[in-house]
Amino acid sequence: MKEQILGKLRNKLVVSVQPVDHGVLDKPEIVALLSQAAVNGGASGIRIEGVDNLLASRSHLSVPVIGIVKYDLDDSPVRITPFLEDVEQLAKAGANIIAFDGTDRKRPVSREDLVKAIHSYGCLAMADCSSREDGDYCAALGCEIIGTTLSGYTGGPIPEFADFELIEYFASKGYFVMAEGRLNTTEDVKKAVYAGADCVTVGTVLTRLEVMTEKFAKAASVTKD
Ligand SMILES: CC(=O)N[C@H](C=O)[C@@H](O)[C@H](O)[C@H](O)COP(=O)(O)O
Repeated sequence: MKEQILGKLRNKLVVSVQPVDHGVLDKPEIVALLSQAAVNGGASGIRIEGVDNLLASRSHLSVPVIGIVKYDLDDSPVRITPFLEDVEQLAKAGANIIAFDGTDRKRPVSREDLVKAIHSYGCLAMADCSSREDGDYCAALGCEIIGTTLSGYTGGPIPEFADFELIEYFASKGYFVMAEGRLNTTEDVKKAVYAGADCVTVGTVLTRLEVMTEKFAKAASVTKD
């Protein structure tokens, strides 16, 4: 099962379908349609946030689905799948892979317990990492996928470019590497693959229409002199 799912993702694209929070596209039926459109365009996997979004989408998708649930907690900076209840609900809603925050930060549930729970439902565990240490730790816990998702998002200004060095490092360790985060062009995607990524996830440029439109709108209103 594990090899079958990883095989479907190897050298392929995952599209993260996470519309802007509370935007007009932030609705389960829209997430389902965007996910199908992404698959029709060649996505080999879909990353979906939220159990309702996953429930609305799953039956329309024949590709592996990565499920997450995001929170803004008062007492922890961890946002991605911090709780065991969500692991259960994501698994029951049909996620093949469950991603969680793999960083070493104050958190309600340990990384060990999350990985155990994910595996107990027969799902693959993907660790969204910010550093080499996160990846090494989560790989040792048995996570099947090590992602660069949180590099640049644990403090300080968000870098302009993706963390290709972290992709290279994870690849050098033999992990199944998901390159994710700030891969905004087809050239970025190729660079990630050349750096050793086994699979690449692209989100914002494909599925956050407001964010991308704002950039183009700004470009259009540039002054000519
Ligand atoms: C840091 C964080 O919370 N990342 C999230 C993880 O689910 C999403 O907001 C990103 O859109 C996703 O990782 C894809 O990345 P990008 O949108 O840059 O292609």
